[in-house]
Amino acid sequence: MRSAAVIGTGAIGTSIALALARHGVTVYLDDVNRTAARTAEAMGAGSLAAPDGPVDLAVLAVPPAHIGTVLARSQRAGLARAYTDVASVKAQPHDEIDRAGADPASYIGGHPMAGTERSGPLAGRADLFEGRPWVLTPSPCTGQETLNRALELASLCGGTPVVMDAAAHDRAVALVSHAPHLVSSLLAARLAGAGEESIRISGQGLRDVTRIAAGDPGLWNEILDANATAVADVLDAYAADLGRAIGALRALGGADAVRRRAAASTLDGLLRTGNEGRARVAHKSGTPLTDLTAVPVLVPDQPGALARLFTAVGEIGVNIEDVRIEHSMDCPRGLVELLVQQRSAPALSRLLDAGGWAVAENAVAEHAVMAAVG
Ligand SMILES: NC(=O)C1=CN([C@@H]2O[C@H](COP(=O)(O)OP(=O)(O)OC[C@H]3O[C@@H](n4cnc5c(N)ncnc54)[C@H](O)[C@@H]3O)[C@@H](O)[C@H]2O)C=CC1
Ligand SMILES: O=C(O)C(=O)Cc1ccc(O)cc1
Repeated sequence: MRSAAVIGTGAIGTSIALALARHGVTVYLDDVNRTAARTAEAMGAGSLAAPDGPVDLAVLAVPPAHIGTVLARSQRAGLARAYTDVASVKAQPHDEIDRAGADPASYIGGHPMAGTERSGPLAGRADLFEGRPWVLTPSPCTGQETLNRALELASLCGGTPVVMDAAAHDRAVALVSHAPHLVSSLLAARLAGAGEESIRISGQGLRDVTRIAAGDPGLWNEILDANATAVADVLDAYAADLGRAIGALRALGGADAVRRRAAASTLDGLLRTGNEGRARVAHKSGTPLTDLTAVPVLVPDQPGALARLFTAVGEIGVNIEDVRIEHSMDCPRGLVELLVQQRSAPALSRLLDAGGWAVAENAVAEHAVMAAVG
């Protein structure tokens, strides 16, 4: 791919443009909001000039309800040889494209499964899609050249293409993205009017489950509107589980020993099924959580401490698959959990310990046992 246009230079459009520009693709930027477009340009994502002929691919990174009209307009102007979008829902844009009279052969639906709770170009990052699934939803009319361009886009951005039917995509994202987003918002909404004495003692777990509740309500209203029935189906299943959990908790709060035993077993079942579901969520694409081990290290709250830890791990030759940091502002130390491949953990905790790092209690001994039993 030599040239691309990115329409909509928000968080996702700017991330795509930055990734393409890094691979030497000439990127043309456009946005109804000139400040957003200028900011993306200043970040090195591309140029605001108009291309002097059709580009190889145009990426429509605008809100879902705008895809049909922006596509029809861009095709009329002869902007590109192929078009894709990034919207979080896929059936509605496919329908709107039909209604807007756009050419379906040069369009393929797309949805990179990575994002952030932040909007706007400044949330853009060239590596946002690295190792993440990138769903493509060709219609029966999509041409081979269009599919090839979208596959190339996903690969240039470091994503892993997954081809799906648009309706199947929408059911899947209702389960793994849209219903979880709404539940995160509901959890966070309980905190809006809570007393300061409760909020003060909240910890990392609550921050984890409410992070995505910070997302842009304007965008999420559109997403939920476009995928309402599939999201409601998932919420029905949550509601059934919630009903069972509430019934069990009421029984546990009562005095009837038989009902209490049944309730404890119901609750245990819900918690264990939760463990099972959590274990199925790949932590980093292709790496099931069960293949990773956390090496907990206590890090002083000092300038450069994290950089020194990461450098030390790099020098040991271990790849950090992910990292979690637990730290409260008034504490002189933070707990950094380095998620690494299980086979690397014993050597890593031993060598960090030897290097003077406070590898949290038990980790060195535990990993030594793991190494001994293979
Ligand atoms: N936020 C996220 O984490 C993810 C979002 N998406 C999808 O990416 C798309 C963009 O989302 P974000 O980048 O987060 O939003 P954003 O709000 O950061 O950026 C959207 C940009 O589109 C521009 N825009 C709106 N209508 C336009 C039009 N008619 N022509 C040109 N520009 C227009 C806006 O001015 C804004 O700069 C949405 O379709 C969303 O569903 C996909 C994956 C993740
Ligand atoms: O913030 C996160 O972790 C996300 O998963 C964001 C996200 C939001 C919308 C999408 O369509 C895809 C991904």
